[in-house]
Amino acid sequence: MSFVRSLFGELPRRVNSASFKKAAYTFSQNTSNQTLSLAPINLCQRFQSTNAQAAATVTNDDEADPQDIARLRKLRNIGISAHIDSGKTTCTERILFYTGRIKEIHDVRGRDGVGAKMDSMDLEREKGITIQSAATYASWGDYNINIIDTPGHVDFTIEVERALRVLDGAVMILCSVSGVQSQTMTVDRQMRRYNVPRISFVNKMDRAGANPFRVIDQLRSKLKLTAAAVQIPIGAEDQFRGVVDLTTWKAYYNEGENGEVLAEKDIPEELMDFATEKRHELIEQLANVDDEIADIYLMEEIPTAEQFTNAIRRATLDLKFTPVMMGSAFKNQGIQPLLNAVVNFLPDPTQVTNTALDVAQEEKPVDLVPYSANPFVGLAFKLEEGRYGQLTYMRIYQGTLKRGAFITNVKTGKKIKVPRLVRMHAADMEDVEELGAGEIGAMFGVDCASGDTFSDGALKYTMTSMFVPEPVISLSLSPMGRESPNFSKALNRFQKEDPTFRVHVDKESKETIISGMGELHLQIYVERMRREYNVECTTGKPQVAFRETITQPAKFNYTHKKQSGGAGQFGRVMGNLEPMTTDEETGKDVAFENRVVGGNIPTNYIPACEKGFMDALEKGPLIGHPVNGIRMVLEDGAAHAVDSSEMAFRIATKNAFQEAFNKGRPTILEPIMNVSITAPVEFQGTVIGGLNKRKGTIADTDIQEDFFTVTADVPLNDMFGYSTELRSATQGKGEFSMEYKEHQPVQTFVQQQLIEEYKKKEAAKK
Ligand SMILES: Nc1nc2c(ncn2[C@@H]2O[C@H](COP(=O)(O)OP(=O)(O)OP(=O)(O)O)[C@@H](O)[C@H]2O)c(=O)[nH]1
Repeated sequence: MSFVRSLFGELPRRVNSASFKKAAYTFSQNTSNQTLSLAPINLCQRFQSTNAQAAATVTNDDEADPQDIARLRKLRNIGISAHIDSGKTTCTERILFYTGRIKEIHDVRGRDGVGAKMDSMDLEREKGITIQSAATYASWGDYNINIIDTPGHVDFTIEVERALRVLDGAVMILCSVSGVQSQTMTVDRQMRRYNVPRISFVNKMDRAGANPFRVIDQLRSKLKLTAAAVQIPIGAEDQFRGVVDLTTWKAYYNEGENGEVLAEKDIPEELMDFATEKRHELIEQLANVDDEIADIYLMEEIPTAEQFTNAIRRATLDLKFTPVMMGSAFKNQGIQPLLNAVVNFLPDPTQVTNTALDVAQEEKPVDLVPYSANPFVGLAFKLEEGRYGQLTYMRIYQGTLKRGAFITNVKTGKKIKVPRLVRMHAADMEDVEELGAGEIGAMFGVDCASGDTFSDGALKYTMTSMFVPEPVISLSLSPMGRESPNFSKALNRFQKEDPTFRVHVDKESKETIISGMGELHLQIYVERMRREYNVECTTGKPQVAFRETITQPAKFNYTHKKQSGGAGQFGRVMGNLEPMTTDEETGKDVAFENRVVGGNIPTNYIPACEKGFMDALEKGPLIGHPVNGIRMVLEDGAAHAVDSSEMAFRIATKNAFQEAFNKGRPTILEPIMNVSITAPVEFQGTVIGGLNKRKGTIADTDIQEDFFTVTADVPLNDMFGYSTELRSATQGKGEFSMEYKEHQPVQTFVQQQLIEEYKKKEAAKK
C-alpha cells in the first residue's frame, strides 16, 4: 500500500516529440563560443494536438509574433540536480561567473568567508549545503538561461520536486569518483516523473580515482539510461587539463586565471585512438535511438558536427538519451562547454508540452501554449519570506505577466494586482516591467499558497499538483519563555512555503507537533524560528511518523445513547470498515461513503458522521498515531426525533470506528528508509553487521576500487544514532544517506512493544 500521496494526482507533462522529424532543427555553427544558433523553424505541428486550442488565440509559429518566437527559441529553463556534495552550487557559481553575472568566484565553505552566491541563507553558508533552491538567470551568447539550484539532501526533496515541475530541462551532476549515488537515483526518479530531458555532467574530474566512463557504465546499468560521452578528458586527476569534443573533433582547454578563456586546439596525437573509439561508441548509442544517425552508421560514415548536435538534441528531448559532459567546476574546467550543451541539447519552452486542468470543463486536460500573446496562465511554485514581504516565484506558462496587471488565483477566485515583478538572482533581484511566456520570475505582495495557479481571470485552469511525500518524523516544539505571536506566525509561514512541513496540536497534551522529512529538515525550521523570528524553542525527542491501519474488513453497529436527565443524545450507526489502497485518481487512501437509504439516518446528520470519522482518523486506537488506508461505509442506523443531534452522530461514528478498528486485525505501519552507505572495503563486515542489527534488509552491494557501497531497507525507527555508529565503525570514513521508501507493517513483537509503551504513557497521564 502506498502512503505517498499527491494532492490531486499527477498529470503527465511530456516533451512533445512526435513532430520532431517534421519540424527538424537547422543549426548554424557559431564558432566564437561554440554554441550552435537555431535558425527559424516551423513547429506548427506541435500544437495541433487534440485538446490544446481552447485557451490560445495564438496556436502556432505562423500566428505568433516573430520577436516572441525568437525570444522563446533563445530561452532555457534548467535545473541542476544531483547527490549531495556533487558540486551543484560550485557549478552554478562558475556558470554565473562565466556568463558575467558575478564578478568574482566565492567557493562553498570558501576561506574568504563569503560563501557561494547561490547559498544565500546564513544557515546554508554555515553548513555548506543548499537548503532552499535559489533561482537565477544568466545570459550565454544571445541565450537567456533561468537556473534553479536545488538542494541535494533528501530532507529537502520537495525543493527538487518543485524545481523539476517548472523546468524544461536539467543538468544532472555526478561525481567522477562516486558515480551514481543514492540521491542520484532519487533525482532520476523525479526527472522521470516529470519527463524532464537531461544532460549529465561528470564533475570533480580533478579528483584521485576520477573515471567518467565508469560513471557512464553506472548510468546505463543502475539508471537504465542510454548514455554516451560527448567528450573525453585530456589528462586525468590532478593533470586534468581539458576535454576533447567528439562531435566537433576538437580539443578545448580552459586558460586564464579563472579558466575564462576557452582555447580550441587540435586533438593531441596520443588521444586520437581513444577519441576515435569513444566517437564510435557515441555513434552506436545514438544509432539505437535516432534514425538519421542509424543511416549514417550503416553507411559507415561519420556524422558532421551539425548532424551530431541535431541528433543528440532530438534524442535528449525525446527522453531517449542523455549526453555526458565532463569537467571540474572547482578547477574551472569544462563549464563553458556545459553551457553550450545546455543551449544545444535542452529544450526551449515551446518544446515542452505542459498540461493544465480546465475547472470550467470538468477538469478536462488542456495543453498550454507558450506564446506571450495568449491569455495568462502561471504557477506559483515557491514562496519565500523576502526582505520586502512574501516573494512568490512564478513560472509563466502562457501569456505575459505585467507589473500593475490584475491576475486571478484560480483556486480562491481572488483577483490581485501585481505590485512588483522581479527576476531573481539568488538573494538579489532586478525589477522588471513584464515577463513573457516561458519565463521564471517572482512577484511581491501576493498572498497565496505554493502550488496555486494564476490566470487572466477568464481561464479557470489549474496546473497539476506536485508530488508531496508523507512526513516520516515528528518533534514536539514549544517556545521558551513568554508566548510570542511570532511562534505561530513562523509555523504558518513555513507550512505555506513547504508542503512537506506539517504542524498540528495534539488535542490531549496541547503540544505543538511538527513533522517533516527528516531530523535535519526539522532542525532547520527550529533554527530558522530562532534566527528569523527571534523565538527560541525547546524540542522533544524525534518520533517516527507511524501510521495505523486495518488488514481485514470489520462490521460496526454502535449506539450512542444518553437519555437520562437533561437534553438527551441518541445516534445509531451501522456499516463496515474496509482496508483501502490509494485511489490512483484522487491520490487519497481514506474515504467515507454514505449508503444509507430510506432516511434511517436523516441526511442532515450525515456530514456529522463524516466528521466523526475524520476525528477518529487523527488518533489511532493502537498507539495514537494517524490512521490511513481505510474506508468507512455507513449503511444504516437510527435516529430519535428529539434526542438526536449532530454531536450525537459525530460521537457515535467515532466510537463505532474505534470498535470496528480493533476487530479489523489492526496493524502499525512504520516508514522504511532506503539507506545507502559508502565506506572503505575494510569496514564492509562491520557495516553490514550493524545494518543487520538494525533490522536492515540488504538490497545491493557494490565494490569499486577501495570502496564498497551497500543499499538496504531499514526501518526509520532503527536508524536513530546511526551517523555516530557509522563514524566510529569506519574511523570517520563512511558516509550514508537515506530516503523514505514506503510505510510497512512493523514486526509483531515491535507492535506489542509500541502498544505497551503507549499504554504506559497514557496511564501516566491519568
Ligand atoms: N575536487 C573537486 N571538488 C569540488 C568540485 N566541485 C565542487 N567541489 C567541492 O565539493 C564540495 C561540495 O560542493 P557544492 O558545490 O557545495 O556541492 P552541492 O552539490 O551544491 O552540495 P549540496 O547543496 O549540499 O547538495 C565543496 O567542498 C566543493 O568545493 C570539483 O570539481 N573538484
